[in-house]
Amino acid sequence: MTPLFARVAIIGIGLIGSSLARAIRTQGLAGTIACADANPDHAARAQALGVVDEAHTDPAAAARGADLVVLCMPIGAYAEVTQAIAPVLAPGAIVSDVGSVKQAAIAAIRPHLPEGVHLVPGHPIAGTEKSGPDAGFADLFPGRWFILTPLEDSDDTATRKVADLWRRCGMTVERMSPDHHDRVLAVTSHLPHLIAYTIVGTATNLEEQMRQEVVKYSASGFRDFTRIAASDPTMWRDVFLNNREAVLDSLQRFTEDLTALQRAIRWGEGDYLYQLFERTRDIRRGVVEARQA
Ligand SMILES: NC(=O)C1=CN([C@@H]2O[C@H](COP(=O)(O)OP(=O)(O)OC[C@H]3O[C@@H](n4cnc5c(N)ncnc54)[C@H](O)[C@@H]3O)[C@@H](O)[C@H]2O)C=CC1
Ligand SMILES: O=C(O)C(=O)Cc1ccc(O)cc1
Repeated sequence: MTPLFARVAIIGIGLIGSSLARAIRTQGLAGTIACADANPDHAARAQALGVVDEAHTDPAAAARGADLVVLCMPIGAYAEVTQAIAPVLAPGAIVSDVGSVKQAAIAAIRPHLPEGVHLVPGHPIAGTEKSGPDAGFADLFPGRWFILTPLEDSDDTATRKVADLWRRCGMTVERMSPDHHDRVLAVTSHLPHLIAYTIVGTATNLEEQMRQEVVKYSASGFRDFTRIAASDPTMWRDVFLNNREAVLDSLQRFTEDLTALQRAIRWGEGDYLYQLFERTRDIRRGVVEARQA
């Protein structure tokens, strides 16, 4: 099959960037795969692993001559990187991204793009708590959702090509408005990460203060939270700072529900607890069935 793109530039060759590079290579989707990473060790490692044809520390060196540039860094670096690559982007080139927040991503990229360069933002709903080029793998994407959040004036052909890329990486592509994306992901991804960061912090503080062996004897519930709470601090700092309104809104609702639970425990309202837990168990069954379908 002919490659979809002549030259793809991946900026940020960590977990998602290197997984994308591997999938593009495995599926033969690009003539050349170039990457750039601000961390010279990551750029060198990507080259040594053979997941890219070229590795640079200067994003403009990777983006020069690319027909697709995919930003795969933490969102806080988007504006600076877009400014750096703007002078080398040719008319007709596509700039896309994989960021976990869409409205702020668009606001950081769009003002710096030259006329004639197409912006097609997106988000693969697939990942792990690990980071860096060694953590990536081509099989991260098959069977998972990819959310495309094209702008009202996004070019149709460019949007179709980005959708095709992710489909050929094995993902199911859905479209959403950036605003809707950010509200949905605040509840399904950002709030759970916030809760995990909190609970692991609370438990370890308790351990220090009360000399209890919380971590040593942790049951599986706590262990599951520690996996999520091991997620990359820079990436998640940027997610919370860039999806502030939606995260604060879902956090407000969560706090209200937690207060209701607190009251039910205090007043011995077993029926309330039972009914809630029964409902959430059904939700879990639905989630597992949806993944297996
Ligand atoms: N981790 C996950 O499970 C998922 C992450 N995402 C999104 O993907 C993006 C990347 O996340 P990961 O791959 O997990 O992180 P990562 O930490 O594994 O990789 C990020 C890479 O970007 C590089 N980088 C940082 N600043 C840079 C700059 N100014 N210029 C060039 N390179 C720079 C880092 O050195 C690192 O190699 C984030 O925007 C995140 O929101 C999306 C879906 C899932
Ligand atoms: O590791 C996990 O459980 C995740 O939730 C991975 C993940 C993290 C961030 C995203 O934007 C999408 C997926």
